[in-house]
Amino acid sequence: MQKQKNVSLILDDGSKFSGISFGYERPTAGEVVFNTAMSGYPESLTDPSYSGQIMVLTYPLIGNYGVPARSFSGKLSTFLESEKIHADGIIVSDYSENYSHWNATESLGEWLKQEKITGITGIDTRELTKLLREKGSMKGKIVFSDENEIDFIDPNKINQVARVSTTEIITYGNGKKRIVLVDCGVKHNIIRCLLKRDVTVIRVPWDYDFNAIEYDGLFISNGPGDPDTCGITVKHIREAMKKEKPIFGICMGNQLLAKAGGANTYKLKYGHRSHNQPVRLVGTEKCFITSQNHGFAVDNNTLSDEWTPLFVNMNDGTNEGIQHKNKPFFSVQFHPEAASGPTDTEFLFDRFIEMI
Ligand SMILES: NC(=O)CC[C@H](N)C(=O)O
Repeated sequence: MQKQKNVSLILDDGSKFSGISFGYERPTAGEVVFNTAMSGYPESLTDPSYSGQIMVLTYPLIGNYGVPARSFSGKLSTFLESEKIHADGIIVSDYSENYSHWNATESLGEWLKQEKITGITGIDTRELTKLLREKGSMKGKIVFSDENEIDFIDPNKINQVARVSTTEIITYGNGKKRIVLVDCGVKHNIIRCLLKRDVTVIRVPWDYDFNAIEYDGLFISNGPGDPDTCGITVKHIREAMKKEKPIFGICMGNQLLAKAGGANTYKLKYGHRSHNQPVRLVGTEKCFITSQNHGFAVDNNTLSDEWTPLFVNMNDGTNEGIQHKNKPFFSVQFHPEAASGPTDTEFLFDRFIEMI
């Protein structure tokens, strides 16, 4: 049997938790955030929006269904949300090295080791989450011997989007309608959802001036870190708004579209990361269960008269989407592409394509 290494999780308020390493043996630091979904660790770990973050899973049993193949279907991952793991570490309560699933090809621990990502088990993730709920998301580090092995890092002070966005233009599909996709750290299921609707997707880097491209619709993706790091993207979106072609944004895309419209964003205490976030369509009693992963939010009070909130979070009343009152621009804070999570709001992709 392999020797189990004891490791410590240290938070910047001085709290310390002891656990056992089950991934790559490397100290790591980042923002410690919790996710209350019961499944979906392969998708969440490869979601670029987790760049700079150490993910705590509250569901206790993790690893029991293994990890799918890291294969590609054309230019997209067959089962995952990007080419690699983007989270900077994972914290679980009860890691299961034994796995069973028709689609699994390796264990979570094996995958973490290959991708050099730290994983720790044996932590009371419910106690840890209670702390993060009381004090808010905190900086944290996982160390193997000495507490000073690595410094705390505030990932929101670093341009995470520049770390994960494509550096070249990539084209997918050959449908008649041409969508420019601004890649702030796009999840592959967003591209799959667009391609299912028979369009051409032109994926461009986050800071690329796409206004020179001929397109029918503009899509702004999800992405990691503080939306304030994407000033150049906001400038390009503001320019694009003059063309009055349809614009759809998801998560970071909601925040950047709001900023282009003159509104502000702020950091939530501990964010929304789960599969069961209830949102209400403003002006109706209709509620949807959504998949979410964000730490920042649009401040409704700063929306100009031209914009209106589109969805509202039923748990805390925060903004979950915006819509322009007379132009075809809208965006949502949650993930209609799911992956993982419920697909109740996938119809929003149809709405975008119909607008074109
Ligand atoms: N998934 C996302 O696009 C997240 C957006 C932003 N990084 C936030 O945390 O709010």
